[in-house]
Amino acid sequence: MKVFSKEQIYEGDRLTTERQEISSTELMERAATQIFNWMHLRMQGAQVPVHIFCGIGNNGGDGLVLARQLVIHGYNVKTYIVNYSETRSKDFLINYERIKDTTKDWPVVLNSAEGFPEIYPDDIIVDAVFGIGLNRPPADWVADLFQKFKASEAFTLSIDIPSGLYTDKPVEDENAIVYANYTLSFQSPKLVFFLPETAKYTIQWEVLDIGIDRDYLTQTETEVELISKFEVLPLYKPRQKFAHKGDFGHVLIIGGSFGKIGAVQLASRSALSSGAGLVTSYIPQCGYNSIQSSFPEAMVICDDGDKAIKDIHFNIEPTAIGIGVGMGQAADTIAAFEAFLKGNESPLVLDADAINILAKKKTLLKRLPQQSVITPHPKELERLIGKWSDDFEKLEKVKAFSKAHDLIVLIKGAHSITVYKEKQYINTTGNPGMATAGSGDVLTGIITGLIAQGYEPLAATIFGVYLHGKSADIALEDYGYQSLIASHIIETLGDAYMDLFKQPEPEEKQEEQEPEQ
Ligand SMILES: NC(=O)C1=CN([C@@H]2O[C@H](COP(=O)(O)OP(=O)(O)OC[C@H]3O[C@@H](n4cnc5c(N)ncnc54)[C@H](O)[C@@H]3O)[C@@H](O)[C@H]2O)[C@@H](O)CC1
Ligand SMILES: Nc1ncnc2c1ncn2[C@@H]1O[C@H](COP(=O)(O)OP(=O)(O)O)[C@@H](O)[C@H]1O
Ligand SMILES: [K+]
Repeated sequence: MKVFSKEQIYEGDRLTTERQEISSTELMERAATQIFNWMHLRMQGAQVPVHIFCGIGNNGGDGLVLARQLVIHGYNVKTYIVNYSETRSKDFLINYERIKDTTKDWPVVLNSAEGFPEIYPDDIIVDAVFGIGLNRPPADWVADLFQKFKASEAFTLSIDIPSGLYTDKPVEDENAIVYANYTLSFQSPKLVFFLPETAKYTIQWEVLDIGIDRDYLTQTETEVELISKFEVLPLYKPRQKFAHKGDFGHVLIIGGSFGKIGAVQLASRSALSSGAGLVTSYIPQCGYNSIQSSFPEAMVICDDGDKAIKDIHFNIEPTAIGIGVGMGQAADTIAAFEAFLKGNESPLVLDADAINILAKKKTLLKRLPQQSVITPHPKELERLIGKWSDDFEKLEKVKAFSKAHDLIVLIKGAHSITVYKEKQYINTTGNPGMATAGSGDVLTGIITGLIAQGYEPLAATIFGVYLHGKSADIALEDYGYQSLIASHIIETLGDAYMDLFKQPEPEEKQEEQEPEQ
């Protein structure tokens, strides 16, 4: 799914009104009616008090349309105007008049947090104060109002975006943002729903289709894409009947040191389980027995070093190499890594200590093959590109780094983001059970395994991250967050593949019904 920027959303709005020959007021009516339908379907006329807080721009206009429709349908609605500016939008004003014509219970105008009404935990708050038009911090009294929303513990539904969040800038004041239980976002999710510093402001979100011009939506390129099953299915390479193991490449996993041989075992097993034809583990001698006995499918090559790698040499021709897991940073290992890069021509996936060594010796970056994949967690990324002040700066720095070195950079985390030059691909699978030792090693193996099977490095990264998260989501059903361990993610990889071709469960009957008018 494309994630449109604020400018692209405004442009889509404008083009839609032009091409469909409708007014912006009609588009607002259409958009807010979708919100009304969503609520009506779930509330079925329930008389829960609904408090709708409207700003004075178009987000507020949406709130007023919603309020009018709820009033017409007999809901228990209280409407407030958060009067933060004199500059009211045209469609706000039109809908302000319309609601006055609909009910005698006119909106209460709030000019300070003083007039804040009593709201109980079982009530509902609709937040239509600011939308994507926020361009400076809200006034203090508006921030106070947002704090009162939170303190009320009422279910809070934000329209388009939690008020106080910018679409393209970091948070300035944590207290000046609405905490939404749910956000109904028009046409496109907003990037900030997925970034570590801002994802917390909406627990759940959903996109509502408001009929923006189809050609515009399909033809407009976005910098950011959300990756779910729909996006990875076209990447999948089916197997031919007469295929043999030579068709699926030979993975070499290089890493391990005394006490950290398991990392290589995990990466090697996951490479094979992802579909690679052959896997060789390259380790220091101390790991030979353990890896041979715990993972008989692997071939093993031992380094001359006993407890750490000191001279990487092998007489096989790997299709793809994953390097760095559990490798350590002993002086000999660093020298061996450097010498290896000089002679290497195979596609590379670099993780863990390979990244740490690159961070220490940046001149080695130029020795990486084009479109090598690096998979840092936040600390490793910081060592590589330096500190960032916020999520937006982090993305900018990673884009510049990817461009400068022609690398695919995976920013690991709750929503891992694959960055290649300007483009960013946000993953939607995975869960907090993955915050466990070795889960990153499994990912290194999966991506390397996919490259070995002929996937382009970028496709392998996007698909690999998706499969890794999906596999953990499936394993979660048996183990729960606490007991999920990295090996489980390998065991369910097959289910993650098969899930690609599962038909979605039919929606519940109630969901299919049109709302009663
Ligand atoms: N994207 C779409 O397709 C549609 C969007 N609509 C709504 O329109 C919204 C955007 O509306 P607007 O552009 O009017 O913007 P907002 O309603 O988000 O903000 C209102 C105005 O307040 C001013 N402002 C910004 N920050 C302020 C601050 N801190 N203190 C005081 N004033 C401030 C700005 O001039 C801004 O235009 C969307 O979020 C969405 O809810 C819908 O009405 C119709 C369709
Ligand atoms: N809260 C979370 N939600 C989803 N995925 C997560 C979460 N925490 C960690 N992960 C994923 O788990 C993996 C952890 O990798 P890493 O930190 O390198 O672990 P290790 O070094 O132990 O192997 C990454 O793919 C990351 O995206
Ligand atoms: K809002």
